[in-house]
This record gives sequence, C-alpha cells and structure tokens, in this order.
Amino acid sequence: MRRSIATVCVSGTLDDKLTAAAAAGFDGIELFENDLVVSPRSPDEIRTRCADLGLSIDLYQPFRDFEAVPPAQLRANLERAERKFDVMAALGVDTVLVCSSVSPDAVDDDELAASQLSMLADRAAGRGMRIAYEALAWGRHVSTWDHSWRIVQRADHPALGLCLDSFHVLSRSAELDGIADITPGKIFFLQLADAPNLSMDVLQWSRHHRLFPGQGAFDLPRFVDLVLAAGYDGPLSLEVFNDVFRQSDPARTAVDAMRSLIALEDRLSVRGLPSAPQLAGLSFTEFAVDGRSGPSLRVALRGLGFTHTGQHRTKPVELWEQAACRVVLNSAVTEPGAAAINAFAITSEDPQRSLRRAEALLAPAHPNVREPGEAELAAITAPDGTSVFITRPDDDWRSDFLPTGVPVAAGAGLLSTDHLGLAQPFDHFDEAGLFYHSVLDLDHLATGEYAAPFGLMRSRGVANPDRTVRLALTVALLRRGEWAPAVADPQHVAFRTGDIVATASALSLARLPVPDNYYADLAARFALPDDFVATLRRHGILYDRDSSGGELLHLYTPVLGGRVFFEIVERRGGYDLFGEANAPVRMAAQRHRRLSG
Ligand SMILES: O=C(O)c1ccc(O)c(O)c1
Ligand SMILES: [Mg+2]
Repeated sequence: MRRSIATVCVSGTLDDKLTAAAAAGFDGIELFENDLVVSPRSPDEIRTRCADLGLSIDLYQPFRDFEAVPPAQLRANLERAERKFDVMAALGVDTVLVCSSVSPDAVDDDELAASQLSMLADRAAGRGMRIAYEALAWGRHVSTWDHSWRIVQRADHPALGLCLDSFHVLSRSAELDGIADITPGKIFFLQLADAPNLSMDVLQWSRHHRLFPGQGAFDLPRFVDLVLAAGYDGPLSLEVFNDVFRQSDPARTAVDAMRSLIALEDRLSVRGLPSAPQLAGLSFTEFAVDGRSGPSLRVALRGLGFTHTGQHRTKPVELWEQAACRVVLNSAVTEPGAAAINAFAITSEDPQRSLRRAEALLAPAHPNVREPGEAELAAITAPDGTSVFITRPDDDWRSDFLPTGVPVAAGAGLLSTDHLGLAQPFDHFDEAGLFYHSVLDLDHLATGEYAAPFGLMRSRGVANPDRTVRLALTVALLRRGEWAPAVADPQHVAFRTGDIVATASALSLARLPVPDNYYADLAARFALPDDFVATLRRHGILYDRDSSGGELLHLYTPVLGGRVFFEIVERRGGYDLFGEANAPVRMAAQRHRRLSG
C-alpha cells in the first residue's frame, strides 16, 4: 500500500518536512495549510518540489467549521471553499479534508449537514475534486465515525466520502465492526495515529500525545483490518500531533514514522518482513571503561563472584564470566567520562535473519570493525546509540577471547543476565519502544510511572515471550532541567539468582545501604513476617509483590564509575516486572552514597 505522512508529524519548514519524508521513503504527504501558509514557495512550486522528490500530495487539510450553518454563513463558507479549491488546483491535489464542525453556531441537524456537504461536494466535483468528511472526537454535534457515515450516506454524493482517523475512532472506544460494512469506495482517506491510554480531555490528548502506530495502546492492526475489509485501497497516512516529534530532527522522526508503518503492515500481513527469529537470552553486556571507571568495575565484578576469563585477541577488551552471565569491559572505546553500557548482545536462533529484519525496519547497521579470523557479529544501533549485537546460539564470539588461565572463582550463584536497565534520551523514548518491539519482536510489558527523587519517571518493559530477554527502558517525564544530578539516569545490568539470600551472603562488595524506613513501610504494606523482613534488611534486599502473588527480591550496588550499577534479582511465582516501586529508594540511596563518598 502507499505510505503517506502528514506534514504536521515532523518539525521544520515545509522544505525540511518534504526532504525528510522523501528521504524516509514515503510516497506521499498530507499537506497542512499552516505549512503552506508559511512557505515562500507558491502552490505551483510546492507541486513541482513534491514531484521532484517523488512525493504525491494526497490530501489538503483541514477545512473547518463548514457544515450545518445558517444560510448567510453557508454562502461565506462556500466562497471560502472556492479559494481553497484554487490552491488545491495549483497544488495538484484532489482531496480536501473537512473536519466536523466545532463551532458553537453549528446546528444539530443531520439533514442540514448532509445537504450542505452535498452542495460543497457538487462544487468540488465541478473541479474534479472530492471531500473527505472526518468526525473529530470533539466535534460539536458529529464526533463519531458512525455519525459521520450516516451523514455521508444521507448526502449520497459521489464526491463526498469519509476520512477515518484511528485516533478519533479509537479514543472514543466506539463500536468498530460496522466499519467493515461501509460501502466500498466511500472511505476516501485513512489517517493513522496511536496514543497512550490517558484519561484526559480528548482534544488535548489528540493535539499533544499522539504517537506512531505501535508506540501506544491502540489496536491499530484490528482497526486497519476493518478499513481494508471495507475495500479501502488509498494510502496509509500518518497523522500524529506530538509535542516531542514537533521539535525533533525531522529526518529521524520520519524514519521512526516509516518504521511504524512497515511494522504495522507486517502485523497486517500486507507486506511480510523476514519473521523475527526466536531469541535465547542476553549473551553479554559491554561497558566502555576508562582508566578511572575500569578499576572500579573490576573490583565490583570480583565482588560479585565473576572471573576475568578471557582477553580479546586484538583489542584491549576483557571478558568476565559467571555461569551464563557475561560482562565485557572495553577500554578501546575512549569517550571520556563515565563508564557506560555501549553494547549488549542477544542470542538469536538465526542472526542473519534477525539482521535482515532489522534492515527492513530501517535499523541503522552498526559498522563492525573486525580483524581476520574474528567472529562475525551482526550488529545494529539502537536509538540511544547503544550497539546491539546479535550472536549465534553456539556463542562463537567467545573464540575471539584467549583464556586468561585465571582460576575460576566460586561465584555467588548468579545464573544469567535477567535484564538491562537502559535510561533513554528524552526525545527518543517512544522511538526506542517501537524499535525493540518491531526489530526484535519484543512484547511491551506494562508502562508505569513513578515519583523519583530527581523527577517523575516513566518506565516501559519489553521482553521476548519466554522472558529470556528483558529490557527496562526508562525516561524522565519532562526533559531534565539544569539541576540534574549525575545519578539521575544511570544504566544497569541485572543478574538472576535462584536464591538471593545465599547470593547476598556470598558477595564481597559494598552493598547499597537501604534505609530502615523502607523496611518499616514494606512490612506494613505487604504484612510480611518479621523474620522475613529482618532477613531482607540484613542483606539490603528490596522486595515487591504483584497482584497475582509473584514476588521480586532484589539488591543493588552503588553507582560505579559514574553512571552504571549492578542489580541481583530473584523472581518468584512468575513476577514479570522490574520492581519499579523500589527505584526511588534505590536512586535516593545511590545519591546518599555518593555524597558520603
Ligand atoms: O486537531 C485538529 O484540529 C485536527 C485537524 C485535522 C485532523 O485530521 C485531526 O485529526 C485533528
Ligand atoms: Mg485526522
């Protein structure tokens, strides 16, 4: 299907937007009037520019407050419409979007609305144009798709049809099945937007919080399926009003937008991508370290029971292991400053297919510099710049490391990497969620918010079906201000143990001190037995319980080398999340710990 994007989705002037849309591979655009009005190009020149870029102009919009008005107003509205038809003729666009009236002067009279829209359609038809009527969720009298359809049916004019916008339809949790019964050919245009579930004024929700498909909570595949069942064969067109996208790099937003459509088409089976291979776990996490952070990470790894088992053949890179937990310390990446997670690796049953899928979803390939004889690691770059390596089930990458011969430590019972905690750059949180969801086919777990010492935080978990790969993405709800302590957004690796009390007893490293107030509150909140709470307190273990009785027991290290820390988790009874309720306790404790040295 053709793919289009409304100019309102991305930042910049009209030229910036057109360039971005074309570069991302869109076939067409919806031209917003504002973008035309502020452009120094004439409509003719815009038409030429779009043609040069290979973009069609699929829709001109919006035309507001047209229908169901008193006669004098109707004359003025028709006159206004003629001026817009002039512009459309010069642009070479044949469809104009008329959104349902929000005017207090509009009359609640379907017959009047239908007859006036029919007059408008007559004039449009005279110029080879057509009218797509869209019910805004906050329309004065017409606010649902079925109401707009009744009016279009009543008008019964060949140049009058519907514009269906997923936001307006799905934000109203309307009855949907009837969409499939709309007369073939009467859906003139389809606009797609996702959104998070929010309880708020629907206009504010629409104008600030729309997202690209796959980034929010709406069931877009079902909606689009119904529209296709009604015979729609026009473009899939994104219309996303979003405060962050409006001020982000348009080239990047357009790629994010295109990825959302490719992923949606894949879910609709309109266009098949290489299927996502099964993933078998997080095979290693790589930290970039320098002369200051390297030593503190080594001390911590030893204290956690890791052994420095391997040294890279050609690079200053160390492999540390304990059971299936692997950490790589890379001193070759010399970005000055804190230690940071600069890469992680996921085991795929078919790395090459994983990579082909990633490419089809416009994931940037990671330039992988390798010496002869070294394992070929497929790699892509995540939205926050982290490299994601895709490794084979046989872990052939380990042969790049020569054994150190260091005797293997007894360990502390750590079994495998449970999850990574990756704080995301403010502008790329939604992009990251869609990236992992589509490229690696990770499911969205719950999205949550919590009040942390340095601001409100949002978290979104993503995981594969059998939960061997879990990522906890976090972001501050507001872009950070000037007072942002360095510990505000650290990254971490969590390792799984089967018995956290035994593991805690075997550790030999500084634990994060957890305040007594926390344990007093915990005992009260969950009615826990005294001796259990005493054990948790003795080891600095935090606790969470979900609504089905699943439990998480976890503990943290202080922040190491400026930005990273480790966590140990024991999951009981199918606990599926990350203990977000305890994140504020951890953040405050980490800051106390830094202040006290
Ligand atoms: O917010 C609006 O006014 C507006 C305008 C045009 C649309 O297609 C729409 O969905 C919303
Ligand atoms: Mg719309």
